[in-house]
This record gives sequence, structure tokens and C-alpha cells, in this order.
Amino acid sequence: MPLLEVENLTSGYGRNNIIHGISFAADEGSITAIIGPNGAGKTTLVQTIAGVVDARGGSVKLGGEPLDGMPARERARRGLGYTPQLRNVFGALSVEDNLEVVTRAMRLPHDRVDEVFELFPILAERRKQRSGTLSGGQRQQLAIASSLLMRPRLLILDEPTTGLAPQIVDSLIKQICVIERSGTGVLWVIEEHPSQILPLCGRVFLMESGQIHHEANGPQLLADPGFAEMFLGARIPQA
Ligand SMILES: Nc1ncnc2c1ncn2[C@@H]1O[C@H](COP(=O)(O)OP(=O)(O)OP(=O)(O)O)[C@@H](O)[C@H]1O
Repeated sequence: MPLLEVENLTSGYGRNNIIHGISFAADEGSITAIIGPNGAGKTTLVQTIAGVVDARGGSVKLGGEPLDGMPARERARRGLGYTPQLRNVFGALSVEDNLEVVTRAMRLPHDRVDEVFELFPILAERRKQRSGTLSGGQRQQLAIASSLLMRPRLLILDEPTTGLAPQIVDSLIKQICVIERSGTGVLWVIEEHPSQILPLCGRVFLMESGQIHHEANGPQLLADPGFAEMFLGARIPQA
């Protein structure tokens, strides 16, 4: 059984539906990617899975358990971790306090903070630093660390590498691979760096105009000469 099963999911804002009857699945211990042009509805799709945007039809199951109608917080308790695009951390709080806000709110054991510090040593070094003064990459690590405190079965990452310096991108990708190898499923919305990320992806779903048009595995997709023009409007440089 796949870890995540999305069936015929529809959602939108106001009078407009943005995603139209999307179905796909993602497995544990592997990386599944969603890729597509700006405005395709990728963020809306993952926010609907996470319970941040209400579904208007269809279903989402995690480990066979339906999550439909549950608020985001309840989904998080059941193992669905979501790190939004905007690296939202509490800028006025220290690194450590950001993490403690989550452990207190979700009544988690305090040693979970040490667990995520092991994965992100730079955050441990900077535990007393105000988060607003971290670099973009460090803020992204803190946002991911906050999601990991719940020990999610599935971690959704919305464009985690966008806007980061190449060296930081490399180390973040390595850290995400460590998370995947620990058995966590990763659902990754890709915006930048496809030539680095796609080879790591078991399944890739190509989204356009609120629908999934194609499924492939990452290496297959990179080898497809039409892919870059079709979905990114540019040629993908080889890694
Ligand atoms: N809160 C909102 N209210 C109204 N419309 C929205 C809202 N968020 C997104 N949209 C619209 O939904 C459509 C899909 O946006 P979405 O952010 O899901 O796409 P995306 O594929 O993630 O794009 P990008 O790669 O640019 O982030 C766009 O037309 C966008 O303007």
C-alpha cells in the first residue's frame, strides 16, 4: 500500500477551482516530486493535502487512513509534515525557542529538539541566535527541523531549495536524502535545481493547469529531450 494516496482531489479559492480531480500516490522511504510551470497549482495541491486549503472533492489517505475534513494540525499529528514555501519561522525567537514552541504546542518530548539538532548541526551551533538573522538556507533548515519534530511519516517540502546558494543547495539535498533513507516519505515540489533533484526521485508527477499530465521516474524525465521545453520553458543543464 502506498504511504500517501490522493484520489480525485479538487480544491480552489473563491469561485475558482485550481486543481481538478488529481490522483497520485507516494511511497515511504522514497522521494516523490511534483513539477510544473508557475501557476500550475503545485502549492495549492500540497496545501490541500496538508489541510491548509480545504478540499472541495476527493480524498487523501495516509497509511490507508482517510484524512478528509481534518484540520492541518490533526493531519500533522497523524504523520503528515508540511514545510511551506516561505520558510516561515518566528524571526524574533531564537532557533531553540522556535523548536520549543512546536514541542510545547504538540506536547512532544523535549529530546526531539536534540534529535533534529543532530541532523542539522548548524542549528545546534546557533541555537541561541535569533532566527530572523539566520541565512536563507539556515532558515530553511529550521523550517524543516520544525516539521521533523513530529517524526512525520510523510514530509511535504514546497520548493525548499529556491533562492539558495549552490553550496547550500547541495548540503540541503544531502540532508533531505538522509531523511528519506530513515524511512520517511518525501513529497517534494520542485521549482529550481531539477537536474540535481530529479535523479533522486522515484516518481515524478508533471502538473499543468491544475492536473497531472504525466508520470515518470526522475532519471527517465531528465533523459527526455522534450521535458525541459514542455514544463520548465528552458533547457536543463546537466548536473
Ligand atoms: N490564496 C489564494 N487566493 C486566490 N488565488 C490563489 C491563492 N493562492 C494561489 N492562487 C492562484 O492559484 C493558482 C495556482 O497557484 P499555485 O501557487 O498553487 O501554483 P504553483 O504551481 O505553486 O505556482 P508557483 O510555481 O508560481 O509557486 C494561481 O493562479 C494563483 O494565482
